[in-house]
Amino acid sequence: MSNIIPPALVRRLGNLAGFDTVAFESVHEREGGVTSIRINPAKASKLDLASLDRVPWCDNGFYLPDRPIFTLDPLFHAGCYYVQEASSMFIAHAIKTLALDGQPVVALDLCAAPGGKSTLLNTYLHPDSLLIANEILKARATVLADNLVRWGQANTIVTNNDPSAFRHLPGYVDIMLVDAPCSGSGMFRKDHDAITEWSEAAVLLCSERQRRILADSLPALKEGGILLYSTCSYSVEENEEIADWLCENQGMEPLGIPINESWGIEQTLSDKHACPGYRFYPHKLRGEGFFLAAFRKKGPQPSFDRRKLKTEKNSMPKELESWIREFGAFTAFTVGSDLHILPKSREVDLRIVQDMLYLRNAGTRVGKLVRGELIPAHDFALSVEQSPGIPKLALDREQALEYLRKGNLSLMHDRNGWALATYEDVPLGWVKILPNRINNYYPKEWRIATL
Ligand SMILES: C[S@@+](CC[C@H](N)C(=O)[O-])C[C@H]1O[C@@H](n2cnc3c(N)ncnc32)[C@H](O)[C@@H]1O
Repeated sequence: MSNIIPPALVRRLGNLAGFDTVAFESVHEREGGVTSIRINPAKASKLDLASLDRVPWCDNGFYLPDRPIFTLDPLFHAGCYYVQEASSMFIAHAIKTLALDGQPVVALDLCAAPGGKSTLLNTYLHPDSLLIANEILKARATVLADNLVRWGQANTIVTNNDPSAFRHLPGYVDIMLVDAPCSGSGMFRKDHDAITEWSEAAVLLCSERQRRILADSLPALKEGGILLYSTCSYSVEENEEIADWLCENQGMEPLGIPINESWGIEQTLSDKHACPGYRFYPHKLRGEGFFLAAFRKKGPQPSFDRRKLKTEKNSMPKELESWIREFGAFTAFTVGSDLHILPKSREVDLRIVQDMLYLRNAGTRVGKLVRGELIPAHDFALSVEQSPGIPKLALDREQALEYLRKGNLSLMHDRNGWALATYEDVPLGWVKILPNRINNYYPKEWRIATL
């Protein structure tokens, strides 16, 4: 494995205003990178953040002094934070400064797995929004769904579709994030394989694919809707040239994002349409290579009439009342024998999306009703919508790790029935307390195997 930056890339970047070739090469010669996490504000945890440096462009982002073994932290499994590369957290700043959080929206994260930016959107958009997180690859869609389950919000639908499927939803989406598959040069410091795989031909192939993905899916963005386009590539062909192509061919107009000069982010302007682009270089800030540009769709974009769609009478089974915090705010529906909940205000959206797309998950899976009693699902253990009255079984760190290994728990307890196994007050999963033992319901496919 090599950590020598391809000379063809350095030559191209050397022509960009303000680019420092020596500093760029030398940061790649040093081993290691930066580790950062983004806190889930919906899960109150006792993480000690006071001594950590903050990511300047994201109020929930923090740098860690070194990279811990996250598998050994129960709060990681509980979805209290997401390990995310710091530059990508700039999307939080874009949402705030473009005022995309002012009202409920339908947001589509088109290339979403493993879910870093979806969990960010979930935190930063208006809480009554709907997030559709899509991933084209089936195996990656599963990881995406799991990460969103950990994040705990019910206003999310995970789909597993090719971008062209979104053509069937013309003018439906208010905000679209396309974090496109790219040549990956921005990850060279962390991923030396990406250096070996890089070539000028690969950059051109990625650039063509990025145009195809955008052209296929953009009909879903409504007139006046916002596109956030990002890559982890340094190549102009995948960044500023795509921005120009979006203005020329897709009816988009560029948007500027105010930045603080001290952050070290490089603002570029594309050649033809002077589209502002935001470049992150690891020699200029604490983060990996990243590019973001924002656009508004000028239109015209015809859209289907959602008023024609009526909601079905979807009542919530009364058996869920003692389990769900704001019982009246949700609608319930079944997937196979499982009950799911979704915010009531998003019932019509569920119908729209169900008709057109392949759904990998929708809302929060709460569990099965068996003879009038709920057998709770693991997903619901990680939900932020649980009623505070659900019994808890508090575990210390060793017990929590044993629980996450799906081991046996031998603890004193004074009640029988379902309870949430918690660590530092944060739920990890379900246990069923019986008179003579405690059954561990942590899903076997989630258990931590090697410690
Ligand atoms: C840069 S990654 C997304 C990372 C993700 N947004 C995050 O922050 O965690 C790009 C994603 O695009 C997907 N992808 C690959 N080819 C694609 C295509 N032709 N159309 C749509 N998505 C594609 C990949 O499977 C990958 O999950």
